[in-house]
Amino acid sequence: MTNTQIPVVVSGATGKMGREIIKAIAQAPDMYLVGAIGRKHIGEDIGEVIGIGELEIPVTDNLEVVLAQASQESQLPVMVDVTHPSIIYDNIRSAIAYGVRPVVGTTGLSEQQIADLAIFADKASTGCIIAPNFSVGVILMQQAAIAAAKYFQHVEIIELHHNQKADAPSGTAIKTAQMLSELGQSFNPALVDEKEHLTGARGATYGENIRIHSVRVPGLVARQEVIFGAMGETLKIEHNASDRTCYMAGVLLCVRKVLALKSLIYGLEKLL
Ligand SMILES: NC(=O)C1=CN([C@@H]2O[C@H](COP(=O)(O)OP(=O)(O)OC[C@H]3O[C@@H](n4cnc5c(N)ncnc54)[C@H](OP(=O)(O)O)[C@@H]3O)[C@@H](O)[C@H]2O)C=CC1
Ligand SMILES: O=C(O)C1=N[C@H](C(=O)O)C[C@H](O)C1
Repeated sequence: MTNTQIPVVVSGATGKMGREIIKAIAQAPDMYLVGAIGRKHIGEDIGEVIGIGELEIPVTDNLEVVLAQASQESQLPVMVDVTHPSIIYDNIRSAIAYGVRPVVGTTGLSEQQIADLAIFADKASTGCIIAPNFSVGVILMQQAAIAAAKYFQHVEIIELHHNQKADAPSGTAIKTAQMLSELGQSFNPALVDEKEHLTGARGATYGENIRIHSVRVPGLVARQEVIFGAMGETLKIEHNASDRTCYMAGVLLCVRKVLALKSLIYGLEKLL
């Protein structure tokens, strides 16, 4: 540890994303791990748990104690959270209250919760990044979809994930639909009087009629397809995450960028 390194707490340390993030932090010369929050392997060294050798950081389930220690240790601590929709709102509030800057990968926050957290971060003048997707490839997919939307009136989103995912639709699909919605154009005009014979067959609807379909099967990490249609043609823009290492460059970028922020940012695209 040196004075210029960023101290990072990882919440959800023993989960699929948390493990990758700890490996990435251990290899980043400008950051070091100060806390590992999890529910399993309590008291065990997180480095040993994830198979990279001792890091001298025991897993604990007490987020508040770790946040307090991190804020005493340095003026610029960061918390990376990859946990669960049921606890993420409170985790972010706790981090900000302790002056620890949250970098949030956890999905499932409502638009209202994000708006409330933005006010909270503003009042505390504390940076916070909520990134439903840390992959640069996903941001490029979203930007390509925005470009295509200018020429297509019909669009549907299909997101496919592993079947251990807690939330549906994915945070990425919601963000993509939101970006398309913000263009102010209306999509998918009804051409027939449609009837769903099985509820949900036509997916969920976001904003002005943007459809989102969620698929959950083992064997997948994450995939999203944005399908546009017009007379006589379709255009499919697809991103495929085959390994969670694809998120790590984005995570490290957010850890570095959050230090200079004084408010909440929603979406990695705002930092690229
Ligand atoms: N922004 C992005 O680019 C990405 C975001 N994600 C998001 O990150 C989050 C985590 O994903 P993933 O790593 O796959 O999930 P995992 O289930 O593998 O890991 C979640 C971690 O959070 C812990 N946890 C879950 N529920 C609770 C709870 N109620 N209280 C305390 N701890 C809890 C788990 O503990 P335990 O092991 O004991 O259950 C585990 O350590 C999800 O919201 C997912 O959508 C995922 C990939 C990329
Ligand atoms: O749970 C996951 O795995 C993922 N969650 C994020 C989401 O909900 O968009 C990001 C990525 O799709 C992987």
